[in-house]
Amino acid sequence: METIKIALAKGRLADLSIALFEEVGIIFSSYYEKSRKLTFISDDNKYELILVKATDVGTYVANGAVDLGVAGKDTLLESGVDVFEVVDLGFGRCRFAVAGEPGIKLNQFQHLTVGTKYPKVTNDYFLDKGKQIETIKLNGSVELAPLVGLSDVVVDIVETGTTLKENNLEVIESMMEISARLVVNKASFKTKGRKIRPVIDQIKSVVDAKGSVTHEA
Ligand SMILES: Nc1ncnc2c1ncn2[C@@H]1O[C@H](COP(=O)(O)OP(=O)(O)OP(=O)(O)O)[C@@H](O)[C@H]1O
Ligand SMILES: O=P(O)(O)OC[C@H]1O[C@H](OP(=O)(O)OP(=O)(O)O)[C@H](O)[C@@H]1O
Repeated sequence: METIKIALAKGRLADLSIALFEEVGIIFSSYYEKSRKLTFISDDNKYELILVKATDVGTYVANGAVDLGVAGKDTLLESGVDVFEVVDLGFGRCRFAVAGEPGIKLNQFQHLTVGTKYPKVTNDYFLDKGKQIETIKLNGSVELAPLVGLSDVVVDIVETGTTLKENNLEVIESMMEISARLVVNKASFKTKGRKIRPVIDQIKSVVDAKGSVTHEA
């Protein structure tokens, strides 16, 4: 039997994604064993799940290693992968923002340096505004960069604002809203459409019932 393959992000989106699939009857009981395993088969043997790093979900889907994936819009934008984004899942909500020391203005810097885990998103944003910048790629604890003089500002995810506040930084500009998205491999959408479309439709219904936005493929 041909299975449907799904990639989920390890980390903060994993439990929420598993719960969503459960709501449409796709259950991975072995996920709860909380082992170091990265592959799981659904209880009905129809679905295979792999757990990958959040930033890699789009790559697995785009390359056809899996049919479906759940990833944050932030990582999808940054990796620029060619996939169908079919449902805004409404969880993992946060926003991209430019942040820096209180009171600073972006136009006070002739040559703005930006510390970020998201250099592509950052470059695209400032290119669009016609502002020349230099990005400094970091892999975490981004808020440190302006504090130690590594960069003038940062571009990062803000959810509650606690991390910025506790490091004496503030939002200078909000850039865009982010949430988790259901994505589909383009070829699978055609070749396995008979099996995949009902899953997408069921997930859309569950999300719509909770009052979130959906996008057509
Ligand atoms: N407060 C938040 N901070 C970071 N990501 C958030 C937050 N709220 C929601 N998200 C979403 O959760 C996704 C996964 O975040 P998570 O921290 O698990 O992975 P990650 O950023 O790749 O972490 P790591 O680099 O530690 O593996 C992000 O891509 C983003 O879409
Ligand atoms: O507005 P808040 O609710 O404080 O959330 C935002 C923080 O969460 C993320 O960090 P994460 O926990 O992923 O750690 P990281 O430093 O490894 O990116 C993000 O990079 C911010 O630092």
